[in-house]
Amino acid sequence: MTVIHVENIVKRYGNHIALDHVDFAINEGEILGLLGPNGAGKTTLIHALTGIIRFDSGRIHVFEKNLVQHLVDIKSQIGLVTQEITIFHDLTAKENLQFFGRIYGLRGATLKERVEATLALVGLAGHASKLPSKFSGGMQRRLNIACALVHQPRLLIMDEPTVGIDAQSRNYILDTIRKLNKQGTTILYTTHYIEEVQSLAKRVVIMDEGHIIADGTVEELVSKIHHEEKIKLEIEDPSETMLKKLRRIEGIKQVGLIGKEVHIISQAGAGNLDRVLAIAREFGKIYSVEAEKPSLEDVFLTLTGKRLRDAEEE
Ligand SMILES: Nc1ncnc2c1ncn2[C@@H]1O[C@H](COP(=O)(O)OP(=O)(O)OP(=O)(O)O)[C@@H](O)[C@H]1O
Repeated sequence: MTVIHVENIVKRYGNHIALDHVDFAINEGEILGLLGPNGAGKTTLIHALTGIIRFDSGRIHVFEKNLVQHLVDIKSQIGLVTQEITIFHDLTAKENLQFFGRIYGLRGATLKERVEATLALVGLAGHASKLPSKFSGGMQRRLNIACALVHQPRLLIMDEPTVGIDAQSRNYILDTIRKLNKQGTTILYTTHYIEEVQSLAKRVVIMDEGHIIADGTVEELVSKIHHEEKIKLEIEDPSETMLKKLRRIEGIKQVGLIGKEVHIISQAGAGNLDRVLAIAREFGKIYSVEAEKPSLEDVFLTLTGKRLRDAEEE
């Protein structure tokens, strides 16, 4: 099932075009990472998808229903985690969840059960009766996420949910996302942190200046821009026989020897590291291995000419 289907969306602010004929889709059960520098249009896209703003032209279907015609029904099945923390500071953690649960029509025993389960999911069960002002930034973020989850949405949309938090809370949030996804929740995740996308999402969409400029798995995107991987081995006995054997591996372009270091250039995506190591092992001990793969950061830089982290610090 296609959970989100965006066709040819345009959104203008005066003369500025924030979404310029955007097309994309998310299938049920996916975690899709949406990357882009500041001003790329990510938040505008999320706001269009959740009915917060109107778009000028194009079509959006969510759960295979037209968004504009079925907005109320669709919104009841979406959880939205905004960039800003939108919790009530004068309500306890539990009261915050009860409030959001009631908005989604939960009552009585079901509400109680959902509040408890959601607090446990984000690791705040022991803090249910505390005010968020007593929480660290990371705990407030986790409560913010819990508020979007209390009604068990089929689709969770997260707009940079880990900005400015400690590593422990960040890992907790990433683990929670994986857990939810395993239970069947479809997730659209925007972030400036490339390593988060690399560890969470199978598919990545890169936006820049209102356009989608790349869409694919991390491996697909990386293979589009780089055609080579470098492998460096330090081994006990780099004999000529071994070098010859390495040269015969399919996709190996170059094998050179500098002292005891074997320098290998392989076609990207050929998956040659295992084969190289197996051959090297036949010839004695391996002291060190370095494999230099192009990263998603390289893809981003090549396509947008910008670094994500620099963009974040602007
Ligand atoms: N309400 C608005 N009025 C005018 N221009 C806007 C408005 N909202 C967004 N924009 C402009 O639209 C463009 C896209 O903004 P958007 O917030 O969607 O980017 P983003 O990719 O989410 O960036 P960030 O990573 O900083 O959140 C920007 O140039 C922004 O200045």
